[in-house]
Amino acid sequence: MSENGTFEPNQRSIRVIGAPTDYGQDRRGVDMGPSAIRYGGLSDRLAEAGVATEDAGDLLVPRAEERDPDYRTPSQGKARFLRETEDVCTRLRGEVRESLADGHTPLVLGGDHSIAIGTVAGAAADADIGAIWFDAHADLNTPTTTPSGNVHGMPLAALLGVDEWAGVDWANAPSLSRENVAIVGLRSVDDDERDLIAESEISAYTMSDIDRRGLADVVSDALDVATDGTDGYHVSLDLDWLDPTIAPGVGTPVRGGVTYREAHHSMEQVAEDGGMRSMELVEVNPTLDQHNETAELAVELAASAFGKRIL
Ligand SMILES: NC(=[NH2+])NCCC[C@H](N)C(=O)O
Ligand SMILES: [Mn+2]
Ligand SMILES: [Mn+2]
Repeated sequence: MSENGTFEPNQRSIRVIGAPTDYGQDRRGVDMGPSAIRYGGLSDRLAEAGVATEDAGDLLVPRAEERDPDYRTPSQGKARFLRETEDVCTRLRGEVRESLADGHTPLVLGGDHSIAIGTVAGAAADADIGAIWFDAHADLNTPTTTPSGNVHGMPLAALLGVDEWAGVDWANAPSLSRENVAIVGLRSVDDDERDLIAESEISAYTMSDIDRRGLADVVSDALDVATDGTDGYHVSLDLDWLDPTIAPGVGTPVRGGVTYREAHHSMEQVAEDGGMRSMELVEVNPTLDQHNETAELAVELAASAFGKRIL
């Protein structure tokens, strides 16, 4: 432990990859997430956590003005911008896979949550992984069940190969198996998602579970789920997991989220466990934020997940 309260350099080296998309939802500005997160002090905070970091820059993502807003992939239901999402996720999958092969821990900056399809497909390409999905939402819709047409409500279903997501090659579906997935912090669930959770082995921890048991206990269960028989796990951190009073800069805020300290403690549990193989920070929308506080919070939480400690 060094004098300023952080660990001595740990073994990890991180490769940051920006995925500046807004295809997966309907509020503009979330494509500025990677800039806001870097501007929020990412490299400094990770250095304080004692990890070596390199930044691979952002994937090239065409602007909304260059694309056809009415495009629908006919065979894939109501999902909007699926072709564009496939293009970004296919490239992201390659970047994440290569980072891991090079010995780095990928830290992907969104962008909306649809990019998780690419991140996890890459992380699962050469390993059996679990996933912990810190989110207010289940993200278990399909192009048929989606109430919004927004692909950011579908990535977990895509990765599990639910219904028409089965066999979708750019998701490498299934990249995850249901018994190794834990969703933590649920408080906004659509009817079909509820049915899927009820009939499957997905571990879903709601805010009510957290009220009753405490978040530390829930996260320790989630870690058991994600590590059971796997080579490690992916952490997908949707900033709408947090209460909107402390994370206002998100497109789909839901009241009643986790607190500042609860969130840090969860990330400290992840760091202590040591089995995280990849991480992503998604849904930060600086145009909806207050003085970049949501991006700064994302940065702080990443630092905790990578080993920053108070003492
Ligand atoms: N990653 C997110 N913020 N997802 C929100 C999804 C909201 C809703 N369940 C939908 O499918 O449209
Ligand atoms: Mn969400
Ligand atoms: Mn989400």
